[in-house]
Amino acid sequence: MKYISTRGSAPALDFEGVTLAGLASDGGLYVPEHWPRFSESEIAGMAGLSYVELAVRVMTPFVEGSLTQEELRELCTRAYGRFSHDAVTPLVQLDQQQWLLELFHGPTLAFKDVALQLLGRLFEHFLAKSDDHLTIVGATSGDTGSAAIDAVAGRERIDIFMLHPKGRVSDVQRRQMTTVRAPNVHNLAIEGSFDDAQAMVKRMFNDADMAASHGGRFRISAVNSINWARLMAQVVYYFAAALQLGAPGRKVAFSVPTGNFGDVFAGYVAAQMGLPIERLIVATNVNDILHRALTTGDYSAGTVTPTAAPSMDIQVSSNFERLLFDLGGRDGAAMAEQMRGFESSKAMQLTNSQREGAAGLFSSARVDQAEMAQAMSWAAECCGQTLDPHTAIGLYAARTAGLDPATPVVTLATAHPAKFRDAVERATGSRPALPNRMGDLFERSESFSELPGEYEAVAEFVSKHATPSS
Ligand SMILES: Cc1ncc(COP(=O)(O)O)c(C=O)c1O
Ligand SMILES: N[C@@H](CCOP(=O)(O)O)C(=O)O
Repeated sequence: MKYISTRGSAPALDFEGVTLAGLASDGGLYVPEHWPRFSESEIAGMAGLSYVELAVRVMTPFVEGSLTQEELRELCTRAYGRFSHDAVTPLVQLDQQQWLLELFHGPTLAFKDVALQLLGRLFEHFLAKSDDHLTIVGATSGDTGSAAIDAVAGRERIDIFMLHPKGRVSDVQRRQMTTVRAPNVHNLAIEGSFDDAQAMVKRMFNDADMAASHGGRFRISAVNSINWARLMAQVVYYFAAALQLGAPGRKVAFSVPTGNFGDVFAGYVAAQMGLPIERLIVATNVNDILHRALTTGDYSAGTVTPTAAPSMDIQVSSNFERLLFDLGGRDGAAMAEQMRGFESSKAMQLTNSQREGAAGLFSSARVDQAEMAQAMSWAAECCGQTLDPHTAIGLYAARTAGLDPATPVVTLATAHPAKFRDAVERATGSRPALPNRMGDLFERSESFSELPGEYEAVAEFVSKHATPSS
């Protein structure tokens, strides 16, 4: 499989190349040059497979030429062996129509583990072949950071620099990052929002001075969902859930708490691969750029408002570019032009083909604090389920989407409620406990560096601490 950039001028790469590159050299995001498609009978044949076997089936077309099926199986077995539930991503019924897909049984209690446990092993596998060294620079609103650090801490060929917006992640999220003591882990608390941190990370990918500072021996990669491998691994659980609910003979809808548009884009990929998806509901908090874009075509970023669902406090959604590229006829030059406009003015209008294409599969909802709390209360009363704030936003959108009652609606439960225990306690009055294995999280000592929200300060820090590549 070859991958092309959404902005049309970076070289096409194979799976190994895009995994190690992270972001394309023209500033675009890599997508497969075509969507592999399964027939109905191939999808029916996936029913009943273990999570690892399903992952191998779904991901094989994407890794062809870079990994054998055996290598992929071995990596998946090790990655998903670290999950605390045998089903890896169990499905829980709430009522006749509503379901939760629990994605938080990995080591750091968020859906990010599903992809990052695999990505850490992919990096190691590919780097061992060339005996090379990688510098990972990432931005997090809390969950990517902890999952990525867990996935790469202590790995010899990798340094990780993780930027989080100072004071804007939950205390559990921060401690999951800052209490990890490994020489290759560097936590940076940055003044500003997640969007500011994400913009700095993207800038570093094409910073010639940075490469020069290491005599050209600076190999940077990404753990954010700009890295294609992240999304590829997330496609699998859409198949897992839909198969359990009757696919391919029955259509299923998904409601996805959304920020950077990575998780829901993985649902779009599943649909392109032949999975019968009735609808993908993009559920946002009050940082609603995606809801506005999908309902009015206006993709314009305002300032980020801190909310009880901090991981979704995002206004510039990286992966939306992948969707717009695909819906706009895969015209790299036009996409580059559209994104240049957005980068200079922080606003753009979707074209008619982008709007109409999106409307065929996506709908959206903006969910405020009171509505989120309402969904938490409903889940507690109806089914004894404690939801985290992000999942509650997804569930509220699912229950108000007005879908045919015969269509099952699966809300992606993206985090364990204990990661956001203050917000959950404020909304419901009860405080979820951390799993036993994390019981001492608040006794561990923290280590992080505080930096101003200035690119130069971050670049200087990374430059000083990164190990050169070979
Ligand atoms: C708990 C949680 N829910 C939802 C999201 C939004 O997912 P995405 O950024 O893939 O849209 C995030 C962050 O990415 C998250 O950490
Ligand atoms: N919510 C995310 C933000 C980064 O998103 P990513 O999926 O692109 O890594 C987080 O928790 O850090």
